[in-house]
Amino acid sequence: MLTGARPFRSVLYIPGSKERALEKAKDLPADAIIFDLEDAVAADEKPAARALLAQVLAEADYGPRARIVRINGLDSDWGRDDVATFAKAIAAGAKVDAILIPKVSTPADLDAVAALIPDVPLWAMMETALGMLNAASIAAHPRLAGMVMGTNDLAKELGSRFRADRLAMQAGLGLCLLAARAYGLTIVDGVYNAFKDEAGLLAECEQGRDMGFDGKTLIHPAQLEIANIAFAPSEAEIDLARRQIAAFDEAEARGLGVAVVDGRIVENLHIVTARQTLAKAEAIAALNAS
Ligand SMILES: CC(C)(COP(=O)(O)OP(=O)(O)OC[C@H]1O[C@@H](n2cnc3c(N)ncnc32)[C@H](O)[C@@H]1OP(=O)(O)O)[C@@H](O)C(=O)NCCC(=O)NCCSC(=O)C[C@H](O)C(=O)O
Ligand SMILES: [Mg+2]
Repeated sequence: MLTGARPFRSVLYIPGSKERALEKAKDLPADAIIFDLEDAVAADEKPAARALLAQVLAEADYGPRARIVRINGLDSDWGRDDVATFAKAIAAGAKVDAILIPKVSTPADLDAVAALIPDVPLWAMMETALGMLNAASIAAHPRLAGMVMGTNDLAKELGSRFRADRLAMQAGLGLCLLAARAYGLTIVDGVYNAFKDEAGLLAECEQGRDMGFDGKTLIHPAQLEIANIAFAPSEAEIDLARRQIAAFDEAEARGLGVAVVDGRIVENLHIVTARQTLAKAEAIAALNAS
């Protein structure tokens, strides 16, 4: 099961057809892996990739990394076989933490997969214009545990152009983030396509972190470290959280409801955030130690 405390700073896509990359990922510092059967796999390779992935997830040890399988849509030639294969594999003991459904536009898209594959949490690719408009009702689905932004498909639907500030993406990113937070879901930002551009990736990670995303989806191992750092609490944030908690405890002991730290007020609600920061730092430390 995927729990709320689990870090999702770095979520690496691996094409289900690439045996070498599937092997390499066992040692990569990714918080989660999306084993992809959809857009990263060519049509004529899909049946072989599905069989390979089912076998790999039945046998391989990916340690603490969350294992998420992205299936093809049920409206494609491959989606139903993907679902049937993984329903069987999971029942037989394959370790799959979630099934990721592409191009979710309505809650009915989730119902259709939920009816075919019991027990495993579902995640939704949020990447259609209709999906953005229905984000709240999608997030409310009882089987949904996470959302992944599909900014490439969204840009395609919108007809928008890439800009470093992601102006065209802001409405969709914001709607999905609101929906995910309203229903207590994990939500991970979209990919940065220029995988050799470290400065561009860092800027996009920081924007996503500032907005409130839990992490970023990635396409290449070289992107992992940047996302892991950007989405982890910094030393300064951890230090501030500790000082806020200490100052507020002291204020409360004196019968006050407000403390001041670094010239800013600290109230009960800031302590909730401070405790979340420390909990996230501890979860990351535990992950690194495992
Ligand atoms: C982008 C790539 C095609 C680049 O591949 P390549 O040229 O082979 O890279 P390198 O030679 O630099 O690779 C170095 C080593 O790293 C391994 N590798 C590469 N990529 C991965 C990976 N994703 N996971 C694990 N390991 C990886 C190589 O095997 C090399 O290993 P070694 O032999 O030991 O040196 C390629 O990175 C790639 O295919 N990336 C994934 C692309 C993908 O998954 N795309 C689909 C998801 S994005 C999407 O669909 C988003 C969404 O839906 C939307 O709409 O936005
Ligand atoms: Mg997509």
